[in-house]
Amino acid sequence: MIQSTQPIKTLLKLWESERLITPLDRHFALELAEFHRQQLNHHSESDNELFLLICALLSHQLSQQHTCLPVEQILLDNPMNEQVSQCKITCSHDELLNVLSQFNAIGVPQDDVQAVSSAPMVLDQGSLYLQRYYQFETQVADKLINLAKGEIQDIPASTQETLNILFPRTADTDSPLYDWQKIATATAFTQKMAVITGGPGTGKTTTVTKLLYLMTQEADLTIKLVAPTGKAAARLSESIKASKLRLKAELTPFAGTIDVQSLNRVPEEASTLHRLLGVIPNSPQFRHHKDNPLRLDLLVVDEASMVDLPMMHKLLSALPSHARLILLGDQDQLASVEAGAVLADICDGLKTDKSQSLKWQMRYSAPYSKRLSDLTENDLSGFTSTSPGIGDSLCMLMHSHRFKGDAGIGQLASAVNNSDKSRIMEVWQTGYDELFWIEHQKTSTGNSGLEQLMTQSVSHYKAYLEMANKPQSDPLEIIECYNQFRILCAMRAGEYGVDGINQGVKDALKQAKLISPEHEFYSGRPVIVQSNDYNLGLFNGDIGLILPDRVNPQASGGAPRLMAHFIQADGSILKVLPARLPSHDTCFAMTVHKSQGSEFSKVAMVLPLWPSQAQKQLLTKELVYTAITRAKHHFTCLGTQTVFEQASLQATKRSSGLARRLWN
Ligand SMILES: Nc1ncnc2c1ncn2[C@@H]1O[C@H](COP(=O)(O)OP(=O)(O)OP(=O)(O)O)[C@@H](O)[C@H]1O
Repeated sequence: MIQSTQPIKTLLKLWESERLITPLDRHFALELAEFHRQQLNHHSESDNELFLLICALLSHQLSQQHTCLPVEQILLDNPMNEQVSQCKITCSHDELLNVLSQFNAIGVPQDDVQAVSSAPMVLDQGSLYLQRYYQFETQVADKLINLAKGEIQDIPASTQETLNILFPRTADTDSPLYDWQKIATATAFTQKMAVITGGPGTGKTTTVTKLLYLMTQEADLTIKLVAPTGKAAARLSESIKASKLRLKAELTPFAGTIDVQSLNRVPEEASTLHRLLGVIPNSPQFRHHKDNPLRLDLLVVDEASMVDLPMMHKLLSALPSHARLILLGDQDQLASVEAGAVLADICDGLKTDKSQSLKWQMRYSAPYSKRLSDLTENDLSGFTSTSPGIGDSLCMLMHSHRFKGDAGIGQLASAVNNSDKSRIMEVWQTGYDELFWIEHQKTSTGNSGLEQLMTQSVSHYKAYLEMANKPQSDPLEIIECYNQFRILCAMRAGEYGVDGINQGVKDALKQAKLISPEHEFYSGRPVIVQSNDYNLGLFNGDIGLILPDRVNPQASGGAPRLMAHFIQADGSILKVLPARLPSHDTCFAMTVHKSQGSEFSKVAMVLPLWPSQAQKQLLTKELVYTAITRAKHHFTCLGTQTVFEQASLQATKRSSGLARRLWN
């Protein structure tokens, strides 16, 4: 069953030293194996060795943000993917599945419920789960499937007319044949759950604002708007406010026919998921859960691609049974930092095969497609499916109103998203004003590409630093000016990671006499918070600026008093003494991951020159796509053609059974 050069316990140490697994993986495996040994003393030594190896593989898989370990993906000849294999599983995948299902520490759903729920691991449909993740996945799937069954039949007779007013046919409508924003609104109005996805600027916020208007006309609902981070929540608030203003102007001519005033009831304030669920200090639990559900009728979650499986589980558990749910997000963006890829799994059933020109296609049940067609006056009969899964609750917006026509950023984002190598090259070679390429160029003194990026960064950051140095400047305006430009790195460590680039920019700005970084905190230093501090109201990913305090300009001793300034969700400034900041970093450059939910006028992305094997795994098309789509007007890339292409051709793969549970 298993052959190895040394006992697996010894190999685990070797693999840890070679960084093939983490210390946590090793300890986890040893602990579980111990449990297994105590439970079962009739297994052979070979079984024990196999069990230990499988536990280490599962833990390693979870630390790579997968939800489970598909057994057929285990490399039998070289399970740990070593340069020279030290161990081998000497049976077929089918035999291995059979052996694993016999272990008492691994429950199989065919067993009695008690046995499955008391086992530390579960083997389901060919994949091995840790009990906790199995529970998360199956419960999230059950909740979503139940919500998706909640079609709302009883709607006002005036809905069709109101939809026609909200979505008049214009030259700018999504496509000549279908108004997907109108269809998405009708979907969310007639379903208990709706998932509205689309790339940047496809009108998700515009659509949800119109939907909320439609809903608030009909009933007095408690509506909550949330996003995974403080920054994303602030942006959602801003977008809804702007969208309401646009809608008000559009609806005013119809004031005699519809109630424009009810637009005032559409909420604008958004909070973080954590705040909504109610954090309990020093506890992983929240105040709201299935036994103390949230008090709301409708929940809108923006940037849903950032919500990981455990968080989605907590959120759905706390949703009261009558409540409606709307998830908004971009299914093509980077998956959540923690385990799972919930939004991508929800959308998975809409994927078309590669031969079709569109990557996605709606999949409705025949009766619902008919209902939606009648309500929206769009013929959706071509999108019916005999196995619609949760398709009746989904809607994808495909036309970007931000990146119109042949704008370079939109073209590049779409070529990367489609992993279209020749199109990517074509877009770069077209010479769009909004796209700028800097090639890594090693010289005897350094890297001329990197130097060029530093020069560019100094010129972009100059404006906000000059404002920061003027006593009468408004902190809000300084922060907005700083937010015009951001450097995004693929990774944290190394010369081309956040650490190296931050240091480089700091040195360049010092040389240009724009900052005086003699002390840890200096005027103009941007900081990004790395952990949540609920007392201060600061959250992981919040970004602020160290600036002189305009209200109390002098500290004791006459030195200028510096404070960290953050823009809050309601647009006001939160001031915090630098010494009281939770763990934080400098933020001239940040990771692409942390930039999710934000956008900047100009973005410069840094790719490593010679990525290591481990770094190559992080360089995916989702990462590049996310970085490009953070830029509104200008995108620069420092990299090499090879690395850019390799990254754009590599899609993120997260093992999970959620898509199968939702769609089969
Ligand atoms: N149907 C439409 N016709 C014309 N312009 C539109 C339409 N829908 C949206 N827009 C415009 O496109 C821009 C982006 O819209 P919106 O903010 O709703 O998109 P989004 O998908 O929420 O974007 P993001 O991904 O950045 O959050 C806005 O300026 C909006 O006015």
